[in-house]
Amino acid sequence: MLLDITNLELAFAAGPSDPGADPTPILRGISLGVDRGELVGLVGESGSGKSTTVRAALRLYGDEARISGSIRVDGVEMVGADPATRRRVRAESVALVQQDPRAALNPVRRIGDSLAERLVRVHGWSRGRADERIRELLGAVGLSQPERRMRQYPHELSGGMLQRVVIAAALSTDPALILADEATSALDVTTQAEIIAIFQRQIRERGLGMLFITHDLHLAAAICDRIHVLRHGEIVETLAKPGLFAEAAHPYTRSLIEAAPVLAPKEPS
Ligand SMILES: Nc1ncnc2c1ncn2[C@@H]1O[C@H](COP(=O)(O)OP(=O)(O)OP(=O)(O)O)[C@@H](O)[C@H]1O
Repeated sequence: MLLDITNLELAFAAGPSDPGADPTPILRGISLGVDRGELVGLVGESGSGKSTTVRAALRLYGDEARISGSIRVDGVEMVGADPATRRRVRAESVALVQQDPRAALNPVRRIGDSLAERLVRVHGWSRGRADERIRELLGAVGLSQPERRMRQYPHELSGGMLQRVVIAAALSTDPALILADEATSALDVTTQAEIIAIFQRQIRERGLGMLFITHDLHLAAAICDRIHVLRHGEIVETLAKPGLFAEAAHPYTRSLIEAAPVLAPKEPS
């Protein structure tokens, strides 16, 4: 199992303005798994705890988060792991793709320099080898003229192009697991479909596993093997293929299904 979360509980400690207050529980008893070659959805409304689950999986929180349960990433337990182990898992086994690619890229560095740096620093590759890999990946994620893109700065590219750059960066270290947190939510429908096709190809060809986090249940239903529905920090329902929606029983899931706009057939005039 690439990602194996069991009975994860997370609470945030009270802030300095109210040090005596109890920690605020955010995640309650979350259990979910992602295997090789699987695309698993985590769906819920804003504030349901989707991003907190991902950040907890990577142990990106400090002492403000009280965490219990188990989070195994590619077989390594992250709850209670020392900082060196966490860093190693984050560098080698898993990649995070978020909604805003501009936040993930240094605005004053050329794209080629930003992407090569990680390969050189973390993996000790020569710059030449890193450049070659990046050129190949930028092409694989559908960017024309990869050589030119490597010389450009982030502000010279559109949001959709930058998201492709971020995905190329995520793939560059050959992670086993990708955590995609609203990774296609800011994109137009055509670019979204192209990015999802890239994800699906990588999952198929490289045997990656992906946790696909979205507020869009219909999108998740179209592409995921299994969907966990998160509400107020709890998984209220898990839907599996085939017949995802037919199985949905929880009223919250049904409300998400019904909330999406459906194109009504035109009345004959
Ligand atoms: N560092 C933090 N300290 C305290 N509370 C936090 C912190 N981070 C998140 N929360 C709270 O945790 C809850 C879940 O937030 P989270 O960002 O995980 O939701 P989400 O489902 O990803 O929503 P969105 O799609 O809007 O990001 C929210 O009530 C949020 O206010």
